[in-house]
Amino acid sequence: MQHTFYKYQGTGNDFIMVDNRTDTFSKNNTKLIEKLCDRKFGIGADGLILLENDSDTDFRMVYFNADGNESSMCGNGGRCIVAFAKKLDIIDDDATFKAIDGRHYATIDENDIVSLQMKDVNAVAVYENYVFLDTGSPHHVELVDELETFDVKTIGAGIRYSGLYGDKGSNVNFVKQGETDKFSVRTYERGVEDETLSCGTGVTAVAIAMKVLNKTENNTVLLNTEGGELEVSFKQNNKQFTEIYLTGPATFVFKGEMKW
Ligand SMILES: N[C@@H](CCC[C@H](N)C(=O)O)C(=O)O
Repeated sequence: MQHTFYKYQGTGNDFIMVDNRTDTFSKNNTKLIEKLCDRKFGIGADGLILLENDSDTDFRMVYFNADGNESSMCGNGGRCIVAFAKKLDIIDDDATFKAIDGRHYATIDENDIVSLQMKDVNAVAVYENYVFLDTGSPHHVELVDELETFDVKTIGAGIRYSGLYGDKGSNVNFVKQGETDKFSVRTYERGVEDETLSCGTGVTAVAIAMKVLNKTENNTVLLNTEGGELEVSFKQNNKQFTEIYLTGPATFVFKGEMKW
């Protein structure tokens, strides 16, 4: 079998994108997807995303983590699939699409800056040392003092597998405040089982958590990741967050043919 693929990255969170409107990609083949995402034996990526037909939106997004398993929402992947849909001439400067967590709306400008509406957040659990919330994917958020030298992989894996989050696990974000409305974030991603350069649902969770913790008064927050800067804006009514937008660049890297 053979299929064309496109490689995209959103602030360093990288994805193999496949136009599967023909329904010809072997999406139940976990081993194949894991191998395609492998950085030594495959193309290399944090995840693989299928663009499929949908009856009442522009397209459907199906997201797989680098371990080959279908997972919950990917914010950076959601931004990249909008740029991909534009490249394929499916959309012009805005889109509606379905993902595993529901319907999304997005806009894209002439510089491929994508603003993606994320699902509403109605529950934020605040504990003594951390916050937990679901922004389409589950996220543990913890403030740390020394973010630059922090062992994200070891400590992130420890929290992910600690039993706090059961078999499902969680993504784990470590945060340090810079200026008032600016935070640096490093994320351990479930399903990649490593630190990634950026996580879209992760920075969305961090922005909301920092607002709930009164670390910022603003409803627009800048998030500095290892792979670049993202912006998150929202409307707030106590612990209810609506009109949440994740904004940043989505970049085409290369195109190729895969065979299996
Ligand atoms: N990189 C993503 C998050 C992808 C899903 C996550 N690994 C999970 O399984 O929960 C993002 O940009 O949001």
